[in-house]
Parts: sequence; structure tokens; C-alpha cells
Amino acid sequence: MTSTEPLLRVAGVTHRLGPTGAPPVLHDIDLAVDAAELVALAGRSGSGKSTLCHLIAGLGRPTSGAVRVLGRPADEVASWATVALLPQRLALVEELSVRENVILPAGLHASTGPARSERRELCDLLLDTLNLTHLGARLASQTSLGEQQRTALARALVLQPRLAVLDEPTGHQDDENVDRVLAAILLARAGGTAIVVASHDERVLEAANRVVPLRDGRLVPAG
Ligand SMILES: Nc1ncnc2c1ncn2[C@@H]1O[C@H](COP(=O)(O)OP(=O)(O)OP(=O)(O)O)[C@@H](O)[C@H]1O
Repeated sequence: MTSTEPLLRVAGVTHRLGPTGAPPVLHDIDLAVDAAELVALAGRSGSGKSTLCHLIAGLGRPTSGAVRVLGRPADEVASWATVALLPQRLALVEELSVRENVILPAGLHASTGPARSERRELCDLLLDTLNLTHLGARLASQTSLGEQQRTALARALVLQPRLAVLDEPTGHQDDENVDRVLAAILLARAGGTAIVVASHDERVLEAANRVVPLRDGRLVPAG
């Protein structure tokens, strides 16, 4: 990576989903994000926010164009300490407790990210910030959808990733818990994590240092 290369660069990305010949769901997207930025992807349902989140998190490679994180193709970045995702479908391990789910990435990526004691401290801080401490020992499957979403958010942030991609992190939260989710996001940002967040939520958009609007899979030009 050159010194001028941003943490995340999305360059000329066009992406197709579904049957061959279907129109693209993303058209010629360019986006650069630097360390500790908080960038919100805004737009109506179906505008392409989740698809862009998935490509940034490396869940696939764009049909054309490139997504690069730290100068490497995003789909080759295997470590959650580099890029972590909060997906809309939360993908918690139901047989594990809330705390075990949050700390899970630490076991999977033992050699990267913060030291073990720091991870435990950060796990506890995230559980506290997200009002999950009292649920730490409970099976994830025996918690509410909002609690599960906050658990998945803590899991995404526990390794202090260089980049966290958060898809609708307040989608299942009431007002009080929106505050908690924002507090966790700002805590991660203060630790140097860059955040890309897809959201309809005005409070999330207000907290962002940049809002990137999408319409029908295209970036809406500023002004
Ligand atoms: N597997 C798929 N096959 C074909 N088209 C898809 C598929 N998944 C999503 N799409 C289409 O791609 C477009 C973008 O969807 P996407 O989920 O990225 O939008 P979004 O902005 O995240 O929406 P929401 O706010 O409802 O989550 C939509 O038109 C959607 O119907």
C-alpha cells in the first residue's frame, strides 16, 4: 500500500446479482475511507447498501471494478481484526452464550489484533456499553432480536478492527438502545477503527462525518 492509499478504496464498482443478464444492482461506485472515519451509506430500501457492505467486507468480488482494503482485494482479507462485518442476518452461533459469541473472533484470529487480556477487557467494555453484561451467560438463542443484534455488533468490534462494516446496526433497537449502539460505534472510532455503516436512522446519519447517499445502485452526486 502506498502512503496515499486510503484504508478502503472502492473503485469503479459495478455489481450484478441474480440471473445472467440481470441489470446491475451497483453502478460505477467510487468511495474512499480513511482510518477512524465514520461514513454512512444512506438510501431507500433496495438502493444497494447491503450489497456494497458485503463487497467491502469481502463476501464476494465485484463483477467489475475493485474493492481494496489496506491495498489488498477485500475478498482476500481473511482476518476479522482487519475487516469485521455486522450483517443484517446476524449469524450468531445459537448454541453459544452471548459472551462466547462476542469473544468468538478472538479464538478464530488468535495471532492478530489486541493481546488476549486487552480482548477480554474490550469484550467486557462492549458488553457493558451495549447493556448486555447481565445476559453474558445466556444462550444467544434465548435473547431478544435487539439483544442479538447488539451481541453481533460487539462481536464485530471486539478485535478493534481497522474497518467495521455495519449493516443497519439500529434496525432492531428502541431509542435508548440506539444511544448504546452509537456509544459502541463512537468508542470503536475513538480507538482508530474506521466505520462504514448502512442506515436509514437519522441519529446514525447525524453521527457520521460523511453521508454517502445511494439511489438505485448509484452514488447521488453531492449538491
Ligand atoms: N440475491 C439477489 N439476487 C438478485 N437481486 C438481489 C439479490 N439480493 C438483493 N437483490 C437486489 O439488489 C438490490 C439492492 O439490494 P440491497 O439489499 O443491497 O439493498 P439495501 O439498500 O440494502 O436495501 P434494505 O435497506 O432493504 O436492506 C435490490 O433491488 C434487491 O432486490
